[in-house]
Amino acid sequence: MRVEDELEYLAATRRALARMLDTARVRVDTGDAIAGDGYSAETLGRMLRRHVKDLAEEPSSPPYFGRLDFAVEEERYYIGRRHVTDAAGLPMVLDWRAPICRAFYRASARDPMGVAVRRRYGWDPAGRLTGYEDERIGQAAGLSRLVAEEIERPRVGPMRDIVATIQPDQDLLVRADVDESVCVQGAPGTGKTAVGLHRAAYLLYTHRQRLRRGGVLVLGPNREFLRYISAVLPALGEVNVRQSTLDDLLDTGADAVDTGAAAAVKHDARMAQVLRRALYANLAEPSEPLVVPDGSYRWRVSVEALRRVVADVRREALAYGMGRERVRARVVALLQRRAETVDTPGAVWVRRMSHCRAVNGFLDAVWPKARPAEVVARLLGDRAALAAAADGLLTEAEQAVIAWLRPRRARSARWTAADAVLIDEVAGLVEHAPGFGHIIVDEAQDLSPMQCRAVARRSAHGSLTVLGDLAQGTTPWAARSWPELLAHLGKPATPVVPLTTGFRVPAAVLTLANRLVPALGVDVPPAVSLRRDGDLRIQEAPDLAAAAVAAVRAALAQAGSTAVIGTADRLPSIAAALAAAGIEAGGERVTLLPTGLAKGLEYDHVIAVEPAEIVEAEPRGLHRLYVVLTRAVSRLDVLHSRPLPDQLRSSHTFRSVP
Ligand SMILES: Nc1ncnc2c1ncn2[C@@H]1O[C@H](COP(=O)(O)OP(=O)(O)OP(=O)(O)O)[C@@H](O)[C@H]1O
Repeated sequence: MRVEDELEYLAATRRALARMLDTARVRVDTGDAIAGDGYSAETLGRMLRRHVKDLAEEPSSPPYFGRLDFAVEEERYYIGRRHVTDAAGLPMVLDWRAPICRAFYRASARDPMGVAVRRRYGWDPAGRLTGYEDERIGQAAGLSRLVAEEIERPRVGPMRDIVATIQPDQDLLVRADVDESVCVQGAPGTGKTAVGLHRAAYLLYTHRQRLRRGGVLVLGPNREFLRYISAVLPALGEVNVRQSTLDDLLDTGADAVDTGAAAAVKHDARMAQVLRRALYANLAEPSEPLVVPDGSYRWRVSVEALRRVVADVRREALAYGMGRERVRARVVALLQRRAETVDTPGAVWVRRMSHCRAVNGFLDAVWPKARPAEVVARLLGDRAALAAAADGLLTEAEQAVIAWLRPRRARSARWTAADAVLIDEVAGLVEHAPGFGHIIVDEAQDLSPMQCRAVARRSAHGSLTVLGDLAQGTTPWAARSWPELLAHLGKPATPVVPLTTGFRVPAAVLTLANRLVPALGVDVPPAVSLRRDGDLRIQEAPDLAAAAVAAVRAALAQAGSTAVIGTADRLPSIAAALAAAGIEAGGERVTLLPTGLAKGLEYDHVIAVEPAEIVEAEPRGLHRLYVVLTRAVSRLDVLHSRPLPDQLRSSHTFRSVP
């Protein structure tokens, strides 16, 4: 196929797209007429309008990025973000998620999958075709130039999709079966987040019906991060994915903050047992017979029989709320047996008895309704209740750090984020809530055992994609090994798959960051960077603010985004110096980023300020420094006035710029 033929095919595809858009618009206009009732008209209308919007978005965006030529039958397929069909309904471009497109990502010399040639297209920002590149499967090939360009392109703005350049080991994860849970241990910049988001899009395409009910959830570490990734799924045509932090998902509007010691206890796995005990401490042994008036009769159930019912139901280990209803049903059945001695009680009688005052009163006494927040308020606010529930599980000192100074009702309590997790645990004991069909958990290494349980409850009948890096664990409870965390997530048999090819961080920067890994106390395979470009400067500077201003100035001379990353205490002085120098921070070009928010983000140029201070600022400071140093796509400046942490220094000397 010649270049002219390619241009012709492109023009034909654009015409087909325009026609699809017209047809969709007509459907929107006539949707009301063809739908049977108001409800379906509205649903149909919404669906069609969405379709129109999808098609109309970025009319100049490339309609495809690749082509597969199979060896036999001259089969040939163009591959893009969405299907495009011609007027006869024949495919012109296949959605990258279609089964046949798997070969585009995986065909190799070892397993050509029937493919003769893989073609990749280059486009300019205006959507004009700039060229293409052919790879003959079976002939030795290095990294494609188009792929290399895509990986090394300067970053500005939110995260973008990687459909055109997904790598074989990534594709295996993206297309793993919907019933399969997977855990990805990936060094910084190996594409974990990208893989997770593309997996969401793939699963929704392949199992749309099944996932429509439960839905797909993406959990990220903070809102900043969610904003950063928020455009990827819509760009892939998927808008019905919930993207949230775990705190927002539990949504209790926390307005208080725990001490470190209290948070550590509350997030510990032992709390699950403490809470279970606290909830079931609500139950009381029946102490008197139940007597129920029924017209001129009075039916009686003995204490022994009542005790048996309660004990039996407890053994059945139902959700607490269901247990209450089961006790009710069993007691009414006993009453019914008494009543049958004189009559044949029917369904109406059963309903009446089930909710009569005597039966309700009995249930309230022995198996009262439980409100999760009240259960937790009582546990934390009542030392005796806490001591009973925590006996043999928490030490007295541990009990003391989580106990409130005085009792409070749930409504007037000031809750913390950790309390929200506890309340959610109780809610899960009271009632099994419906979960999601699939959950993607990013930065999973940072989840506490109790947070993992909150995720597990929501994926009891679904599967998980667990993404993380043990070396980037910065919370006090961050996991040091995957199996333990996966057990808390309720999926202990999940395989752990490593990703080690780094797409973000240049080799020189990664070499520096990798020096920290032996000191991080975790066993992870180090990343190997795909990027030979990039620049690292380590600079000793007595006046850090002035040095930061100079570094930002230099960064602004190049394309892409810049972040100055330092501790929250350090940033104000730098902000002031930048303002005094007339440099605006906070826009797309320059961000001042506290170390705590750096996770998962990336910038072309990172200016990391005072590593020693970053390490000292928190217990997992070295892990935090590792996160900070691995945010750079092209260039990293490390500014320090104090000596660098020992672990960063090595026998190799760096060229320092005075
Ligand atoms: N196959 C690929 N082709 C092109 N770019 C890629 C590919 N895989 C990953 N990238 C890019 O590499 C960068 C890092 O990816 P991502 O943020 O998913 O990594 P990560 O493993 O989640 O990193 P971290 O652990 O540091 O958060 C992103 O800009 C992403 O778009």
